[in-house]
Amino acid sequence: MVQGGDECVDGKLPALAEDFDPMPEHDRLPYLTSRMNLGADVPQTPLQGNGNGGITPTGAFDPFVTTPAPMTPGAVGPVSANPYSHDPTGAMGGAFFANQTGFQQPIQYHLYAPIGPHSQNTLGYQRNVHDLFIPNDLREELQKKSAATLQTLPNTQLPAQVDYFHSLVPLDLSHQKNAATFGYPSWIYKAQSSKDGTFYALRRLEGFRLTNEKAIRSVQAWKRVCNASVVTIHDAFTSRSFQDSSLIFVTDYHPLSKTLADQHLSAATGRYPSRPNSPIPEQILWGYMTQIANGLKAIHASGLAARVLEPSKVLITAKTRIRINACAILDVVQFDTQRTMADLQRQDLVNFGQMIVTLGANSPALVHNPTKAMEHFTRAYSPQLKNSVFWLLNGMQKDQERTIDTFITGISSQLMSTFDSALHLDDQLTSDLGRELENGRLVRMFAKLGLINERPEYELDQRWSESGERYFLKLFRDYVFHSVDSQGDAVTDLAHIITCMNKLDAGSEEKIHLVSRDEQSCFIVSYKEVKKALESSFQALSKPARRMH
Ligand SMILES: Nc1ncnc2c1ncn2[C@@H]1O[C@H](COP(=O)(O)OP(=O)(O)OP(=O)(O)O)[C@@H](O)[C@H]1O
Repeated sequence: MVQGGDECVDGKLPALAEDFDPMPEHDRLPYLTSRMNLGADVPQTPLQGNGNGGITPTGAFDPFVTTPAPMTPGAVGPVSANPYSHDPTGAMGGAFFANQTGFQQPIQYHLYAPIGPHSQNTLGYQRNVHDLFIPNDLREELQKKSAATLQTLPNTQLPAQVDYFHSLVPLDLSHQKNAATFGYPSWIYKAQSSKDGTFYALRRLEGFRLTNEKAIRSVQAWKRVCNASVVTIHDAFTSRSFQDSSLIFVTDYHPLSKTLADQHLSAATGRYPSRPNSPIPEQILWGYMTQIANGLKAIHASGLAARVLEPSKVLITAKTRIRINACAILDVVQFDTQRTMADLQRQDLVNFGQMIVTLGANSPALVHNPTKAMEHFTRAYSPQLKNSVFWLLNGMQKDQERTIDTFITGISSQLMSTFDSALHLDDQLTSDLGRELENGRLVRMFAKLGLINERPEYELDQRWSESGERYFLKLFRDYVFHSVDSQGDAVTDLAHIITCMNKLDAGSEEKIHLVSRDEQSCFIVSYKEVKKALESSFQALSKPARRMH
């Protein structure tokens, strides 16, 4: 029987759910911390045992003596570009980032050091194991987005292949298509590219016939517009794959995005469908305006005009994060337009103003009634917002220079507050990223252990994975994963696993008891020694095999 150390004796531990994800809410940090100190009271005796050999000191590279001088807190030396990599060529996956040559590991490398800002001062006992991982809502959002990206549609009537795209899935929410915006019914599909394997959104204009080759070339200029507030255009081509003559635009795919119209202008649902939607808070509206202004600035600076700027053609790709969609289409479809670019750009300002008024009215009933919508807007929002929108609505007037740059100068104080929110979000995400950073190293350790443990044979040695220093790795694997508590129940405590693996990666001096399954052998060994065994066994596996004939 393998005993997992002190942590096993205090009764049954929380079970690890199947998908390895959820940690019980009650899994409090002190509980975790007690595991971080695990083994601290194990006597610091030298490596000993009566089993299959020991860890032989090798004259080879020692990953633990890379620090030229003893470290003091805060004295983390110069860090190379990839501190984990000893293989600048990146060959062999940087040998899974082992051997931190030139990298001084911080003291207590095995402990988590959350990066601020911290929204609240919580005491140790108020924190739980969730604090060590990406926040649940963000994780859920990202997982839903990946599920949406990977979604497929079996038995579909859609073509199997459209040029270099396959696996089409429709993204339209309704089957009714109006041709009002582009002059042709349009459909949107998610599809995977066979060129690069990534996912794109394809917008198909049904029944379009290309009469002028130059028209489709106008998309080239759009490919160069790279702006965070504009859905990037990648390509356009005509296709007969849908049994008609279709025009296809290839754009970035933003999983689970909605349009502004879906979000704010659809009829209220739920318990009180007859009640009007609650107005969009002014700060959100300013946030939208800032982002649209940012997109328009890039578009106009490239000598282009958005041309379509309406709530159903602006995507919300994350909470309050929007992007102008469906650009470039009218440039192809109405290639022969007589209007000058300056005129079209001024029209963009007017469309921009109208869109904000429509959103401010926030009601499907007012979408087609501009006077009422304007009245509502004036009542609901501050004079500064109203004046900015009026300025946009007068975009066609030639009384003064009306460009997107002038507009941006006029709303500079609002830009600052949106910028500040963006910086806060950036801090938050960096902090979340810091938590997840630790998990990457655990995966590398699991991968290495998996490569070594139970390997049936190596270089004709059937006992390779059971002999020499690999024997410690086998016992260590049992210690981490196969421990049982005093009642003989499996220890399924994620905190135990994470703590052990972090200490292993850090090469902690802390000692642990490793006991063989038959309880005939017992070793007291430090994580540092186990890590050394792991590294050298892994390096033995990584080197070109000796051919034995
Ligand atoms: N690039 C994209 N990535 C992901 N989803 C998209 C993308 N473009 C559009 N969509 C989704 O496809 C759906 C349909 O988009 P579309 O632009 O056709 O709007 P619509 O509301 O159907 O307007 P219309 O009535 O003019 O067709 C929207 O729900 C939108 O979220």
